[in-house]
Amino acid sequence: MAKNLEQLAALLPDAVTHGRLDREITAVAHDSRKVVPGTLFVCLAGVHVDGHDFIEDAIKRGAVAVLVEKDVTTYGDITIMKVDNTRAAMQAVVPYFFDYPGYNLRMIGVTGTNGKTTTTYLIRSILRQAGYKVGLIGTIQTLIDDKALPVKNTTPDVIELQSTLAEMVNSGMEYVVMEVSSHALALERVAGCEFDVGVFTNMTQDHLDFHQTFDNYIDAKAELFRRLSQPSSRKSGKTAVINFDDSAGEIMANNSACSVISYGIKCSAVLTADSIDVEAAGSSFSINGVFGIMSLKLGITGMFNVYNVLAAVGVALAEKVDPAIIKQALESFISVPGRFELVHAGQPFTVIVDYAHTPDGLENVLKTAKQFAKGRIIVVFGCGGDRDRTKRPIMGKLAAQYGDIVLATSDNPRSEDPEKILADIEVGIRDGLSSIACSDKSYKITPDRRQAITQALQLAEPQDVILIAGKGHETYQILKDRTIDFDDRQVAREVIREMRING
Ligand SMILES: CC(=O)N[C@H]1[C@@H](OP(=O)(O)OP(=O)(O)OC[C@H]2O[C@@H](n3ccc(=O)[nH]c3=O)[C@H](O)[C@@H]2O)O[C@H](CO)[C@@H](O)[C@@H]1O[C@H](C)C(=O)N[C@@H](C)C(=O)N[C@H](CCC(=O)O)C(=O)O
Ligand SMILES: Nc1ncnc2c1ncn2[C@@H]1O[C@H](COP(=O)(O)OP(=O)(O)OP(=O)(O)O)[C@@H](O)[C@H]1O
Ligand SMILES: N[C@H](CCC[C@H](N)C(=O)O)C(=O)O
Ligand SMILES: [Mg+2]
Repeated sequence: MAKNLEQLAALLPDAVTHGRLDREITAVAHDSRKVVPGTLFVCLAGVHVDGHDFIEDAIKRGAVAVLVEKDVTTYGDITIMKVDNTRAAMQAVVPYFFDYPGYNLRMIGVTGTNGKTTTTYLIRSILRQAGYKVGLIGTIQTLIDDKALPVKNTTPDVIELQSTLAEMVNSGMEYVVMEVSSHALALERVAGCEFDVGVFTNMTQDHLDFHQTFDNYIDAKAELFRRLSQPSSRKSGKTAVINFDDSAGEIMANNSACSVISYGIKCSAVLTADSIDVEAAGSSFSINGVFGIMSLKLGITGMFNVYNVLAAVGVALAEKVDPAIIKQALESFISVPGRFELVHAGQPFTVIVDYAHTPDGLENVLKTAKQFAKGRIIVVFGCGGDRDRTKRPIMGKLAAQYGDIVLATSDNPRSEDPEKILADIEVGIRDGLSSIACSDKSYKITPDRRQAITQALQLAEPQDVILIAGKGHETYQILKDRTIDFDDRQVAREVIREMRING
């Protein structure tokens, strides 16, 4: 991949250039640590540091041109291009640099507070069953066919996203199914992408630290549907697949100037589900649609997964996949790592590891556990540091309302003091307990997550259900000064094993 700097400059009419434009650019980077010889280095003013402070570092590593929005000194032969807004400039330049790979793929974008990862995995499995070559981008990993690549964000920044899409095109992918986070929409990480299908799962509280208000958060998600309707569209046949049981569904539909496939359980919609039976190890239900009735017996469970399946079926119908293939794919779908994942280590009680890290996610998963639990519910959970603080007491209250024993612990405290996060959660737990008369429920605050999981396992009796929520597939714990290995599933297995050895 290479472009002449002159070609890139032509995309930036406001650029004031100092130095040569007749030079070859072989890479674009906004992180000096990723600069290789021939790079155009883009300086972004970040939340923590300012990219303009890394120009020398970038030049040492081989940058030949620098895009800035502040006045900087000159550096020998290096070309300096000054624009009003480097982030906007990067969004114009990068998709062009990679030859707009999104135009050569069918792009499915999934947005919503919860269910994005699960829904993308379901869609991927249906499209693969239909014989397509499919890439996936999201919270857990990037997949190019079966090749897995690590990720930092749910939706990568514009450089990583465009280069990944280019790799997908080069590897023969026909589809990309990707999670589109509200951060990505607000920060334009998806610049240069043209989605064929947009999916809205749901809208509940999260990320208020970033968006400030719920209305801003809704509006960020609505951007995916506005993008589907852009007049400059190079693709045709766009579809919005929208959960109409969610009150924000209407807003998404109003922003979609394309065909809409609605879905829901309570509302009247194009796709609905009934005869729902939810068990620990799976679920069964029927979907009603233009094809008639599709009866399903699935290995995934919970009412929330009925919604995720409806969303995936909506996408498959938009993409004209045969209903028989949809059914086959769904019935052979095993699970998504860390989503309602059962830990089997020979114990006489149920252990579930789940990624619920929002009030709605936690409530849904607790409701599901309660639906089939024959014993008590023991819930181990925490809330992330440097994230929406207002969700902490709400999650504490929900844990106390649905759980019999609540063990509050740490979940990626990041730069925050774990005890302070737990104090915010405890306010909600107390509130929840005081609203229940004659409660024999109890709670404990244990900052060390391994210790909290151990306590839960030691307290468990046959028939109880332990829910370890918040980290799901994560294999680490982010502390103030370091990141340590930590996997809820592995810790639970290890502790159960130790308990059996020690009698
Ligand atoms: C708030 C936010 O989105 N922050 C993103 C932002 O970081 P930042 O503004 O803090 O960047 P910074 O560290 O201050 O650095 C500023 C600039 O200096 C550069 N730099 C920095 C150091 C250096 O040595 N050299 C150098 O050039 C950086 O590359 C950057 O260009 O730019 C980074 C690079 O693109 C992102 O990785 C980072 O996401 C962080 C990791 C993050 O946690 N984001 C979360 C909140 C997020 O985006 N979450 C969503 C939603 C999750 C979900 O609900 O599913 C997601 O899509 O992941
Ligand atoms: N449709 C849904 N509605 C509500 N809760 C859900 C739904 N699907 C999954 N959940 C719950 O939310 C958790 C996260 O699910 P998933 O990873 O699919 O969501 P996500 O939107 O990708 O999350 P993230 O924003 O962190 O990427 C699950 O572990 C489950 O507890
Ligand atoms: N995508 C979410 C994931 C949260 C997962 C939880 N384990 C945490 O660290 O808060 C976020 O970055 O807010
Ligand atoms: Mg996700």
